[in-house]
Amino acid sequence: MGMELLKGIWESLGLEENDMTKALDLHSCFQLLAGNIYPPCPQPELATGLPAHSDFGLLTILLQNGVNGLQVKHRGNWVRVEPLPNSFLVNTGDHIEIVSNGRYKSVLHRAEVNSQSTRMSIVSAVAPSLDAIVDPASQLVSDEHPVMFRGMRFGEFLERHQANRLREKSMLDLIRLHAE
Ligand SMILES: O=C(O)CCC(=O)C(=O)O
Ligand SMILES: [Fe+2]
Repeated sequence: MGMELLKGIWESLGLEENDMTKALDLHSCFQLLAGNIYPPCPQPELATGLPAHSDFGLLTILLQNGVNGLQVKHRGNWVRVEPLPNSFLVNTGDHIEIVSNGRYKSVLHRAEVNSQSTRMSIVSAVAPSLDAIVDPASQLVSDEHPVMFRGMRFGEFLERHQANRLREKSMLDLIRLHAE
C-alpha cells in the first residue's frame, strides 16, 4: 500500500518511479511497526499523549481503534482528526519533504488523551533503506527552487532521531539549508 501511494507521489512530482526506487533503495526499504496505547487520564488537560512532531521516513500509515486523539497542524491551528471506521490515515514524513525539496511538507501532529476511553494506534512507517543517502531529487532543484536540505544517510538520520526528544520538526531543521 505504501509503495502504491509513493508511486502516486512520484508521479505528482514528475519523478520516475524506477529512479526513486533506486535512489532510496526501496527494494530493501526500512519499515517499522509500532503500537501506541493511551490509557484514560483523570486530568487530560494536564497531560499529553504524544508531543507535536513530524514522523521520520516517507509515509506513516496509521490504524486507530476509533477513539479520538490525533490532531494535525493545519494553517497554524491544531485540528482534530476524527478516525473514520475501517480506514487508514496516512501522514507524509520528513523524507518526503527532503526528497521533494519542500514541495510536500511532513505533517506536524500530536496525540491527546481523554478521561473516558483507552486509545490505541498502530503505526507503520515506510522509509528509505538505512544506507540510502537522502537528498532533494535533482530534477526538483533549480534557480527558483534552490536545494533546501543537505543529504544525510537515512540510518544516521534515524540514529539522531532516536537520540532526541520528539520536538516539532527539529530533525528537519538540522539539515535545512535555507530558512523557510
Ligand atoms: O497515536 C496516534 O494517533 C499518533 C501516533 C504517532 O504520531 C506516532 O507514533 O508517531
Ligand atoms: Fe507520529
